[in-house]
Amino acid sequence: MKKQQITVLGSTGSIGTSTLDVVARHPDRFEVFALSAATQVDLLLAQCAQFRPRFAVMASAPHAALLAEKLVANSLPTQVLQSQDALELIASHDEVDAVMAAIVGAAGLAPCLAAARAGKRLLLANKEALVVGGGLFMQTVREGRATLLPIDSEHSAIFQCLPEDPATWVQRVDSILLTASGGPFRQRDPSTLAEITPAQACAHPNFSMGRKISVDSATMMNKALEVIEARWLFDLHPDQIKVVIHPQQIIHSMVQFKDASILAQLGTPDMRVPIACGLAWPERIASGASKLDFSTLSALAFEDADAHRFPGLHLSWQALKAAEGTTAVLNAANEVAVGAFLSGRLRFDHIHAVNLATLEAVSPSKPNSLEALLDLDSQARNAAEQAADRLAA
Ligand SMILES: NC(=O)C1=CN([C@@H]2O[C@H](COP(=O)(O)OP(=O)(O)OC[C@H]3O[C@@H](n4cnc5c(N)ncnc54)[C@H](OP(=O)(O)O)[C@@H]3O)[C@@H](O)[C@H]2O)C=CC1
Ligand SMILES: CC(=O)[C@@H](O)[C@H](O)COP(=O)(O)O
Ligand SMILES: [Mn+2]
Repeated sequence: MKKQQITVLGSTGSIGTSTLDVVARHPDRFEVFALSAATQVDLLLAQCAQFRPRFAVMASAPHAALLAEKLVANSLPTQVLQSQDALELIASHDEVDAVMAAIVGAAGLAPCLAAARAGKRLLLANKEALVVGGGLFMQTVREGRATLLPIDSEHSAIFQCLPEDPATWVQRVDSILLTASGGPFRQRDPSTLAEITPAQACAHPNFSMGRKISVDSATMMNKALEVIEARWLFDLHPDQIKVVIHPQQIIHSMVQFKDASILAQLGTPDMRVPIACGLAWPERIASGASKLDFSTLSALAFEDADAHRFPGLHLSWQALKAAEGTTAVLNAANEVAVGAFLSGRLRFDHIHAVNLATLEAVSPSKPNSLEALLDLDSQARNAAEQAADRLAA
């Protein structure tokens, strides 16, 4: 069997390291072609020593210079590249078969589009890219004849439950149910949300993830982004997408069919499962995750999301029904607000206020290119920074 050449964008993050864990279990199937990171030079160096990629990309020149120096000192042959073009190069290189898109935020959009244009197997964890790019992203996948496979656990679950032929979805599928943990504050008194610290917000009940997605889970903006992600991945009307809180995260999501039958995908909460599924699809390979033990499993619970506690969740449906580009504005606002909260500049309960103020301040005008989307993203970031400054004052 020819080994698959893999590029991992964001290899030093939570998804990146889990991906390399799965890859390392299958040296007969996968080889690492390129890795990328932003700040963690020593971790990327260790990954280069273990996986011997041809290229390593760093997001900034000083980090790239430091990595290059350390690679030479360790007699490692990996070539260091730096620049936005470099990410696009390793995502679209002729020798690459599959690209794991695990950069956090809108920064991952351009390399995703490059991989899609080049017809790669695109393993999408970077949900913000789809929230920002929506229609353009899916059009590029179609035109590039790329294979887009969801890595986000809920979307991987939906993908596994749907009939294989997308042409039959319209006749068969009624709706999808995205499950949500409810995050660390599902039962916290809403009047105390102003006091929450970054460490408390990042303490997700079931998954160890990057800080940005952890805060999104705590506000349920993660689920809002996932509603938008599902709309594009599965070509659904926003009203066909429902959210149900399921604190144990054993059921990763469900598809409701026209006859009222429901298919669900279950498993222990471990991202190596959807990652292994995407890497090998349609085959199945060992992921390293533990199996579910039904003899020790406690009850599975379900509840509705409280709109007072989680006011951001409903912005997803509103943004999807508003002018094209509104989801890009929402994403940019949320990235700025979460960054401001994590740096101690903004209160937790003001994240939603920044998102609302930005949606009011910025009216998108049908962005239909990467440049137009990045321009809109930058306008929205400016408006969000101003809103955060006003609230912080
Ligand atoms: N973690 C999870 O379980 C899940 C994550 N996802 C999604 O996957 C994506 C990654 O999440 P996660 O792994 O948790 O995030 P992390 O913060 O753990 O990792 C992010 C990665 O992206 C790199 N990075 C950060 N900013 C930039 C930038 N501006 N340019 C280039 N590279 C950058 C980081 O580099 P460095 O560390 O070197 O600074 C790191 O390698 C997100 O979109 C998230 O929503 C989806 C489902 C589950
Ligand atoms: C693992 C994964 O896919 C994350 O998106 C995680 O599911 C977060 O879950 P909640 O946002 O429901 O807390
Ligand atoms: Mn998810």
